[in-house]
Amino acid sequence: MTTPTPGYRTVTVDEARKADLLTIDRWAFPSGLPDGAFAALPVPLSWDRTRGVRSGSGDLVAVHSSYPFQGLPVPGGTVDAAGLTWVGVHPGHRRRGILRTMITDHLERTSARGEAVSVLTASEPSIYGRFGYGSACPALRLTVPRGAALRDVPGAQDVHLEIETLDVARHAPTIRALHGRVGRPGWATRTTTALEASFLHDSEHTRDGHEPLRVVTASLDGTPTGYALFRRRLRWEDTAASGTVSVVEAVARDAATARALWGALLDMDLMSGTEVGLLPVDDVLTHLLVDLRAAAPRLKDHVWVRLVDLPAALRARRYAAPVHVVLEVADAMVPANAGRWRLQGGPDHAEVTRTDADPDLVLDVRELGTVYLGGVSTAALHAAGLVREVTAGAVARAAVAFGWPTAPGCSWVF
Ligand SMILES: CC(=O)SCCNC(=O)CCNC(=O)[C@H](O)C(C)(C)COP(=O)(O)OP(=O)(O)OC[C@H]1O[C@@H](n2cnc3c(N)ncnc32)[C@H](O)[C@@H]1OP(=O)(O)O
Repeated sequence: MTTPTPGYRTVTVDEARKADLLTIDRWAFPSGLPDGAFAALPVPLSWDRTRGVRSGSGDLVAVHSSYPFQGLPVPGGTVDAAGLTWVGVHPGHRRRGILRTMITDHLERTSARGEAVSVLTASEPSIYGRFGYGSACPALRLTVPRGAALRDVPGAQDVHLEIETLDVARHAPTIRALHGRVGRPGWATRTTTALEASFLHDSEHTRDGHEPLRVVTASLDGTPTGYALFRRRLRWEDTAASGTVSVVEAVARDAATARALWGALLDMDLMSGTEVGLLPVDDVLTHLLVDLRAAAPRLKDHVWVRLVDLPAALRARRYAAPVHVVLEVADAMVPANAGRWRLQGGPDHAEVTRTDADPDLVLDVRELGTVYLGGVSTAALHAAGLVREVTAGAVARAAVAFGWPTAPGCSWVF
């Protein structure tokens, strides 16, 4: 059971308490939005997964929620996950252990729902490692100069593009279908109507000088094959126009579509460049660009993973090569995860059982979260002193098995 921070109590927050929740959210994430505009934004939360903390005087002082990410793609399979979100503590109550109380509450409820994994995108990277979350899915940001050369892809000229203002009623089904079939490890989809509505909502108050949300849709012989959501911002310099295209999300079913979409996004009139964030490190754009260096690639942490039910989580994924390894895992927050586990797996099966056998590798649950999506090598964590090798060769074998041909990715911040 959650040990509450002295003087505070954990409570459920239902929709009737929406105004209190929004007040805490505004304290936690200050913005210059007018109150009315803020209140009018769609709230993407699932109320039965929304919790808070009240002070002794009864005021709501902290909130957190989670999204139901059923069927989150992981290497070779899927796992039911909770997407921790909307974490906020009123500044007058911070650093008293309220976040720790909320994370304990979140992990208990995630486990009770049978969700084996918790995932999040962090406001600050230094917060969540202490709670057993590992940085599992980095993202690449590019600033591509206008007209940057792209390599040719056969068939790209046959892809038909339409450039329009986003019309949610008309475009959402196509976006949902194409986004949902990506299947990359870590690729969370908008699993509820509220979440999708919030993601596609275009408020004039949150545009920050950009135009309304636009969409390029791609099709081949009438079948949708990709889309990109984007907005432009025009700036006039002394000698020329210097606008920016900001790509919100781009999805392509095949290489020809990707080539056609990027060809359009990187060469728009009056723009000096295109900003693209949250790309997987192996995104096709990094290979299509003739001069990647000119796009100033920057890497940052993106999706963090926390194993809540260790055996269920390790069973839910597949392994790139046959692996038989005993892991000794430390977990300060979820004692059921701690101890020795025998993992026997491969490309088409995975068994995880408790064992008393000597360990081959010793690591914290945080490091297991880091390698879970196949994007970070066990060998890299060993080199950094974060995984201890007891049996010679175990690190290399685990690194190959936990790796995956497709890098993890997630196209949005949740
Ligand atoms: C998934 C998401 O929703 S990400 C969004 C997170 N929310 C925000 O960034 C909004 C602004 N910040 C806040 O609301 C709060 O400061 C929070 C939620 C980040 C932290 O809440 P608090 O109640 O102050 O945290 P709490 O007192 O439980 O601290 C727990 C530990 O985390 C550490 N910690 C808390 N916040 C931070 C931070 N921003 N950076 C580094 N360490 C932090 C504390 O020092 C403490 O460390 P310890 O265990 O070694 O003693």
